[in-house]
Amino acid sequence: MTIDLYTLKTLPKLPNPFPLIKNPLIQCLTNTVTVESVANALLYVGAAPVMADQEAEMAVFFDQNDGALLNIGSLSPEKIRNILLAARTADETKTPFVLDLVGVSASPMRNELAKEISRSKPTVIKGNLSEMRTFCGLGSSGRGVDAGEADQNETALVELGQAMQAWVANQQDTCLLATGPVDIVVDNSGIYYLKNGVDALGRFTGTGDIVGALVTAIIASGQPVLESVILAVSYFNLCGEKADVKTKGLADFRQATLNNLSLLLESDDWLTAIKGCQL
Ligand SMILES: Nc1ncnc2c1ncn2[C@@H]1O[C@H](COP(=O)(O)OP(=O)(O)OP(=O)(O)O)[C@@H](O)[C@H]1O
Ligand SMILES: Cc1ncsc1CCO
Ligand SMILES: [Mg+2]
Repeated sequence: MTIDLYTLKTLPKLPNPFPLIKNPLIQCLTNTVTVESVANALLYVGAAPVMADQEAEMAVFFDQNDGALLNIGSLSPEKIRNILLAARTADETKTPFVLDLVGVSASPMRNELAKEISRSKPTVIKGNLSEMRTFCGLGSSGRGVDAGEADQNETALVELGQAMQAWVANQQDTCLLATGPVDIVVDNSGIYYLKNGVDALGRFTGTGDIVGALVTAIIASGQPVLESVILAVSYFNLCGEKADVKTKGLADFRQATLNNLSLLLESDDWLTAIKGCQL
């Protein structure tokens, strides 16, 4: 089977999630590398970030937030306890939350942690193609927090889509997202492949972290989950496509991509540029 946009079913028509309803408050327990990028990306699209991960404040922030992002990119024993507490609190309070599987291909401890968090029924679990392979029990060529080349070819993409579907069959209320040159989204309605973006998005840090934050924000604003995931990934990738046209160095490309987060949403035009298909 080939992942061909022209022979597979087109995506359902998607509504514009912007401007986000109610300036959703997103509580982030995230890594120390990209924390500022994640906070600003949320502000640029009209959400309100709060970086709060202490046990003593968990209840008070879950009383206020509209959604939570749990990113396991940088860990300590205390951070692990706090992330697990946040996951249980999200489950108990029925707060939508997104788990980002940063580094699970590199560290079995992270994969075990991700499995434990997944018992609290995340709304969305995301990672790059290699991280999602590890999480779904497939072999992976990921190194550190990066995806490996061998996990990006068409055979691997088809295999991963099927493994994600098998995982979702056991946990039907969770939607899975694997990111890379082609993104795979799976929920209990099927498998979706998304094809926006440019290579340079894999070459500055935090792009996956930002996508996790954008998914959380759109869900927290009240949009359906599958739709939110497709819209968040596609929106971010289109911001990268627009930036790529004008810039050369990666630092300028990063700046322009982030700048576009607050610009592209001003009209509906970006919705017609979404490329993807449904199996
Ligand atoms: N080669 C590529 N072509 C098109 N889009 C890409 C490419 N690489 C990454 N992207 C896009 O960039 C975003 C981040 O994906 P990626 O898989 O690089 O995340 P990640 O490895 O978790 O990143 P990070 O660890 O820096 O947070 C996604 O929206 C993805 O679609
Ligand atoms: C580079 C890096 N290391 C841990 S988290 C992180 C940011 C990408 O998720
Ligand atoms: Mg990542």
